[in-house]
Amino acid sequence: MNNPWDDWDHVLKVDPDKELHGDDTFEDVCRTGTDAIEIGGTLDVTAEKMTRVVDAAAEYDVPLYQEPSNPGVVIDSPALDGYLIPTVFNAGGPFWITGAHKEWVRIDDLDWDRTHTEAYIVMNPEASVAQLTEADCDLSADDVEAYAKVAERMFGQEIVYVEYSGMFGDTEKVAAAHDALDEATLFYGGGIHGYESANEMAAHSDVIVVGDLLHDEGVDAVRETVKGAKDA
Ligand SMILES: CC(C)=CCC/C(C)=C/CC/C(C)=C/CC/C(C)=C/COP(=O)(O)OP(=O)(O)O
Ligand SMILES: O=P(O)(O)OC[C@@H](O)CO
Ligand SMILES: [Mg+2]
Repeated sequence: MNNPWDDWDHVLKVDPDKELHGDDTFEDVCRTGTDAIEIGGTLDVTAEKMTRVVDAAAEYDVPLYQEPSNPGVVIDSPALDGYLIPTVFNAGGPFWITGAHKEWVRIDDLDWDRTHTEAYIVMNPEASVAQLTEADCDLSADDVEAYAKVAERMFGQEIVYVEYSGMFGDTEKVAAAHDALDEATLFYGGGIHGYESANEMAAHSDVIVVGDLLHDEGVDAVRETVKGAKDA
C-alpha cells in the first residue's frame, strides 16, 4: 500500500487556537521544508478557526491534512489533501476509540478516499489530550510495543502515533513501538525543540511531529527540526 506519509520525515502541526510567532506568516510556515502540515489541537478548536488556517495555507504546495479533535470541527475544503482521524488506543473509555467516529459517520457523508486514521498511544498524563480522553499513560515499553502490534496487526492501522504532546518522550518506549511495526508508519510527537531533539527522535521513529515550537519560537526554530529529521 502506498501512502503519502511513507515518504515523510517531518510533520508540522499547526494549532488553529494559537497565534503564529512574531512576524511569521503562513507563507513562512508552508516554506519551512516540512513534508506536510497537520491542522489541529485538543482544546478550543472550532470549524471557523480551522477554516482560517486552511485558507491561509491553501495557495502553497505543502500537503495539508486536517486532524480533528471532534466531528464538529471537520471542514470540507478542496485545499485539504485529507483527514487524519485520531483513535486513542489507551483512552479510558470507548468514546475516543470508536464512539466519536460512529457519531461522525452517522451525521456526515465522508469522503472515504481522503479519510485515514492514526492509532494514538498517549503518553504524557499532563497533556490536554490525555486528560480529555482519560488515557492510561502508565505504560511500560512492553505495553507500548503491544499496543503498536495490536494497532497494526489486529486493527490494520497504517499510522501509529506515540504522543508525548508537551514533553520529550522516552526513547526506549518510542523505539519499542518502532520495532513492533512492519508496515505501519510510526509518528512521534512531543517536546521537539531543535536540531538535536529532532535528530534523536527521528532515529527511533519514521516521522516526527513538531507542534508548540512553531507557536512559541517560530519558523526558524522549526526549520532546524526539519534538518534534524532529514539528517537522521
Ligand atoms: C471522529 C472525529 C472526527 C474526531 C475524533 C478524534 C479523536 C478520537 C480525538 C481524540 C484525541 C484528540 C483530542 C486529538 C487531537 C489531536 C491532538 C492530540 C492535538 C494535540 O493537542 P495538545 O497539544 O495536547 O492540546 P492543546 O495544544 O490544544 O492543549
Ligand atoms: O506540541 P509538541 O510538544 O511539539 O507535540 C507535537 C504533537 O505531537 C502534538 O500533538
Ligand atoms: Mg499542543
